[in-house]
Amino acid sequence: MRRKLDITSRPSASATYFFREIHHINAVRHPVITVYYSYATFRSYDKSALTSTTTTTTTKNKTHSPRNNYELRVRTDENVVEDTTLVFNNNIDNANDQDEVLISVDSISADQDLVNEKINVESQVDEPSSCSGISLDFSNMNFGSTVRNYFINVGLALRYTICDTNLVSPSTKFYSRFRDCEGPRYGRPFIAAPASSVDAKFAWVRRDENRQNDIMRASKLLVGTRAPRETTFLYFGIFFQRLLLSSSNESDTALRDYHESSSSRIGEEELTNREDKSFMDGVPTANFLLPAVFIQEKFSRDQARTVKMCFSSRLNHCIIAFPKNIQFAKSLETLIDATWDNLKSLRASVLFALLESLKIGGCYDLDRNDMVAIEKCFNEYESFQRPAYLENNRCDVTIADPKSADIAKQVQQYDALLGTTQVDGKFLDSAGSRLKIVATPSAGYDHLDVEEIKRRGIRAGHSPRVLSAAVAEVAVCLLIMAARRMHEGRQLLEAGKTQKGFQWLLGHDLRHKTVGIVGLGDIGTETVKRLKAFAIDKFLYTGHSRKKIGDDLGAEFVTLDALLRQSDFVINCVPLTKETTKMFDDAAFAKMKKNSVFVNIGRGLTVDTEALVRALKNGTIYAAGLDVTDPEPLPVDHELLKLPNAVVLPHMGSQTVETREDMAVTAVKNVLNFFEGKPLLYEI
Ligand SMILES: O=C(O)C(=O)CO
Repeated sequence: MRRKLDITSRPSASATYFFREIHHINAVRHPVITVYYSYATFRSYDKSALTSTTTTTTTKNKTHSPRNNYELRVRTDENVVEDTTLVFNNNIDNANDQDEVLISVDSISADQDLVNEKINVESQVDEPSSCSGISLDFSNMNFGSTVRNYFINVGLALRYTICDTNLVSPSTKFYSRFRDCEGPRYGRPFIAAPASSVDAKFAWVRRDENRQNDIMRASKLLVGTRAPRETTFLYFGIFFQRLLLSSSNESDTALRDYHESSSSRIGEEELTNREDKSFMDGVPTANFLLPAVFIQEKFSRDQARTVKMCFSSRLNHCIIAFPKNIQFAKSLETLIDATWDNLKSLRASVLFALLESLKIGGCYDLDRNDMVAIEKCFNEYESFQRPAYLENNRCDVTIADPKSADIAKQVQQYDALLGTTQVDGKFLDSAGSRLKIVATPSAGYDHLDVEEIKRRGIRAGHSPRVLSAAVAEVAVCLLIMAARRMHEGRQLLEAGKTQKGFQWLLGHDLRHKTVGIVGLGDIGTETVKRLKAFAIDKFLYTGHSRKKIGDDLGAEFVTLDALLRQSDFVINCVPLTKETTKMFDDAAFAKMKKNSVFVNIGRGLTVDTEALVRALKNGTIYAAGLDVTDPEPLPVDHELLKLPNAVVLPHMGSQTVETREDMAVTAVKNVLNFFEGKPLLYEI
């Protein structure tokens, strides 16, 4: 195969790098660039130079049907309307017998910042290090320009996405260089490539010797060709999920699960012989370079949903080189028409991550209509279906009617019980001896008689952490509502009793107050993080012992007594145990400040409800915000519901689409891990 990249007048380094990637694609596969639209963000660019640029690729394509005039679009950041189009003339008919790629670039003067760079374009381009596969080393390049990085990224994205036989294990140097690149978006890139190869491989980059503290990891997931594209994409999502979950309990061999459940195999050796066993440790939750997937085939809603689930909630920054307005070549149009619904939902899955990234800025290219469409797509999603997930993993699943009196009897025929059913000795007696694992999709497990379950040799798993953010949001919400008398305001509004007075219905600020967290677990921690935005003066916490996270948050460890006496806001996050049952009683409320607000997002039974009602009625405390109560739910005529200074919710802390999906998935994984002889994600 002859390859030639011809850079004519005034070579531009950025463009060269970009085309170099394109060049690989052409060299290794075929002009698949044709269906990929990419956008470059130019801060300053000479439009006339761009317009006069002609780029020509000529290849011989033996396996694809001819396509013509495919475009690579480049547009300005400032002026979206003025898109400039570079046309790739993919003149297949005129190609030689040999595969030949000729790319010529007249000039792109956009990257003025690179003009002074002395880069030997010819030698770098003419001897691409990775055309034959295996290793790509950018170590000779001087990184530092956003424009150039962009080109490289897009080139890489293209290549990773499309070159499904090109096994590239990017060098460590490359990634550490990446770290040095300008702009927040290049902080710590992960690259995951949904691609396939004959031998499935899982490549990663080891820690750079010289940068011990910087964990630069790049990972590429290559899935066997026997796996259909949809599986590939599913893996991709799961892979990301694994990265993002980053919990120490997560087994880094977990990917194998998914491989084994399909027709493709991942090399056992590659996974088990990995030197970097702590692969999941220290995975930052930011900055991903996510090459977009070129979607050709049908994807099921389940898979789309899984990917969406994987991406949702955890990404706070993600770059996607994504094809906008995918205009597939004629030969693909029918396929798209036939699968548009699925395609749409899959795109939404990917783009969701992008939407996330938009919140803090990033490299994106969507117009408002796209985003509205995507959001709509998401709203249409049903929530995650646990049975489907389990079934995909070869389990027989029966959904019991939660109201049915004899769930225990039904359980007799099952190995696993997944749900929030009350499980005690009596239940287990009628459940019989087949049951081996109980997995609750909740963080709290006071509905499980753990001692009894364990005594019978049954395993138990729960689903903490994934709900902490959602519950913390509710904690903050309740605190604000109670401190600002919002429930009372609403009651008065409904009764037509609002007044105009300057002093009417005054509440209390959050700023400059002392917040006391009772139980600084994951939810307490997330609550503190969120409250920091409200200019709180001091955070106190109490529990069994002082915690490092408390120190990290700048919170002070104190006794419960001191916390109750000093805090303006007391937030109860403790689980229900013998020790915590009714810990908030008359005596506790008596210690609290008169102006204090009590928030409970832990468990209702940790509070003596009658004592709380007394405290609220007598003005012993100012107000309460309760997500959990005893009893639960409260009867409609309960006194708490009548108090103007009590904001009461029906235990909604973790009730969001995303969080409930995550909780369900965690429980499912506990079950699957058990069946496969692996440690549970969260064992009780
Ligand atoms: O998971 C739990 O324990 C909950 O209370 C959910 O809100």
